[in-house]
Amino acid sequence: MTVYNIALIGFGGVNRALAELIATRNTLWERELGFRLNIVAVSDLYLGSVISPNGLDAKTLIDAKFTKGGFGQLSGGNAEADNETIIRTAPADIVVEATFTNPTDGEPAVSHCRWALASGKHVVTTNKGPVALAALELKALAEANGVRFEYEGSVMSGTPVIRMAAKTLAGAEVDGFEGILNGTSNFVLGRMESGLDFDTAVREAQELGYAEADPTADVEGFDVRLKVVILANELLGAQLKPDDVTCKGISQLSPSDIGDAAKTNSRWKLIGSASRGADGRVVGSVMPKQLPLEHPLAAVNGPTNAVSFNTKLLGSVTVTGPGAGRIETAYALLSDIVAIHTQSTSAIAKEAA
Ligand SMILES: NC(=O)c1ccc[n+]([C@@H]2O[C@H](COP(=O)([O-])OP(=O)(O)OC[C@H]3O[C@@H](n4cnc5c(N)ncnc54)[C@H](O)[C@@H]3O)[C@@H](O)[C@H]2O)c1
Ligand SMILES: N[C@@H](CCO)C(=O)O
Repeated sequence: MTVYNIALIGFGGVNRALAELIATRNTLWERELGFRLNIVAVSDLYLGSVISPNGLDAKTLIDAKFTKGGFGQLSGGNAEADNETIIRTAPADIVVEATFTNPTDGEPAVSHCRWALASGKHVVTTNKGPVALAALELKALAEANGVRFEYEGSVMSGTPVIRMAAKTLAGAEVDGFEGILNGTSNFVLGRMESGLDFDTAVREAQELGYAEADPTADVEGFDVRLKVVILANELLGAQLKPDDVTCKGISQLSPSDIGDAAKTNSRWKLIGSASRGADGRVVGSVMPKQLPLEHPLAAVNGPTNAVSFNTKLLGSVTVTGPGAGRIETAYALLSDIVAIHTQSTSAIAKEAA
């Protein structure tokens, strides 16, 4: 049976949810997936950092009510988040990066990923910054060090989109996509349709763990812009940067805009899209659109997301599922680890044959 030692960088909603899953499901995973996860280090800006080569008890970690610098009281602990030491020296096979997304330059998460990959550790991340802004470099670094850089949760949380489209739509000639790619803004639009004001709806999304640390990224479209860049670069072979994608969010939509749409049997949705033109150039955009109720994306509600891939051979293929949420996003990290495990066990089987 395989045990993967993991180091958690960031201990907020998503990595805490992963610890919860480890506390409740390790035995099931051992039986069904062929591995267990063992947390050997955690580092968080607020709580500090801790290394425990034999492993930290996941349940104790989530149940303890740590205050600022609280990891400093643990054996092997430090009241500061010493990320570089943790990432480079903890005896981890996999570094799980789930700190804040920085939409401008992706830092410090890009450095976290570099340190891990350069030290021969796999990286799994839900952080959109490193994927949208440095994927090519990080994939090359992973390759050079014989490890993997996986990021399924960077688009549509745990709903399989990136790996699904890359693998199961290979050869279908994907030439564009459009979708609802932000759970918070979709949730807020729905709550406003029910009569709630914008600020209260955003607060609800924060409480439910959907929103970014700064929810401006959600409601101004910056989060969707990163996801458009990720999908366009991954699936359309583009080399877009966030500034290449035009971007408008939902903050300017008034309650009367929402009400007027309802009167004309339509609904506002924040749509992220990209397509390859006749000249081969890929163009992306993020903008609120008023969709007729019969449009497939009009019925996608709450934190649910959906993306329709336009393919030459199949027409439109749509994937719908959770777009945000702590457990849902922690599942994406698990799915990345499953992908790493599957590749490593098939490599071992090939060598043995
Ligand atoms: N919550 C979701 O639904 C969701 C879905 C998909 C992707 N994501 C992404 O996953 C990441 C984590 O999301 P979350 O909901 O857990 O966020 P969160 O704000 O709840 O937690 C982030 C944690 O990272 C810590 N942190 C920030 N900067 C750090 C640093 N430099 N070093 C160490 N720790 C640091 C913070 O103290 C905080 O505890 C974000 O990048 C987010 O965009 C979240
Ligand atoms: N804040 C993001 C999290 C998922 O990336 C959202 O609401 O979709």
